[in-house]
Amino acid sequence: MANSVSVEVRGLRVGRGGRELLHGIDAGIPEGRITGLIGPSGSGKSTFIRALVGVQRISGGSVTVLGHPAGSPVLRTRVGYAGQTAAVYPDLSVAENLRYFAAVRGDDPGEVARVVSMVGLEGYENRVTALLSGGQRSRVGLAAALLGRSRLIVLDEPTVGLDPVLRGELWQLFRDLVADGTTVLVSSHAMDEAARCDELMLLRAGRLLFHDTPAELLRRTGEPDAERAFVHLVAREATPEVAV
Ligand SMILES: Nc1ncnc2c1ncn2[C@@H]1O[C@H](COP(=O)(O)OP(=O)(O)OP(=O)(O)O)[C@@H](O)[C@H]1O
Repeated sequence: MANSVSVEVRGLRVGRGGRELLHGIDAGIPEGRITGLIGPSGSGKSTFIRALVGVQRISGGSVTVLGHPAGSPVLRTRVGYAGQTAAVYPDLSVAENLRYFAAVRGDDPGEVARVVSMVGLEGYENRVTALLSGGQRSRVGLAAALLGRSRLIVLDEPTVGLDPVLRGELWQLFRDLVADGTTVLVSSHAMDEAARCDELMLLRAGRLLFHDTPAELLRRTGEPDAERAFVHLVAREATPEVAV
């Protein structure tokens, strides 16, 4: 198991629209593992991820990714990112989209077939993206993030809108990536996905409530599942004198 840190976050603060959304987050995301960024809607997951991939202006602290400041040009081919809304061209086919992104990144065109197969979109290569279902479209965005075998893959709510079979296949894909040494950071508001992660970062109202393994979360709270453990931590936060 790797011990190195892939992403180092120190005192991260982000303000948007006159409000502070992240209130000073410290975290080290370990290399070669699946880290789940889990929290309710509006807790700041997307804001955190945007800061990590360098598309969010930060108001304090630092984010270092693979040894470089977040957003450094050198990271473009080392970090794969899929946001909540698939950033793909609706009027292009699946293959055209992916060939375009591969060309921009300087990847081998053979990459397209590889990533199409990884996300289970074989047979849809020539389908215009606008005519795909929402879940299929988001898998095109995921495929784009997998181009070029990035060392770090960052995915914002990739399993939303997927049926349980596809969801299971996606988590298997994350496992395969990690087995190859890739680091995966995946956000979700579904607490039942927590158990599938190697490490959990529980975010609430712009603060990190917990960062450790799923087993440690249950041990520390004495709860049987992540959902109850999360509620437990929120209640404890409200009454900080109660130790767990
Ligand atoms: N452009 C913006 N300007 C001001 N506030 C924003 C902006 N975008 C998001 N917010 C606010 O920032 C907070 C965090 O939003 P964020 O999208 O990071 O949460 P999230 O945990 O990813 O939520 P979800 O699971 O619903 O996507 C929310 O209160 C949201 O209303």
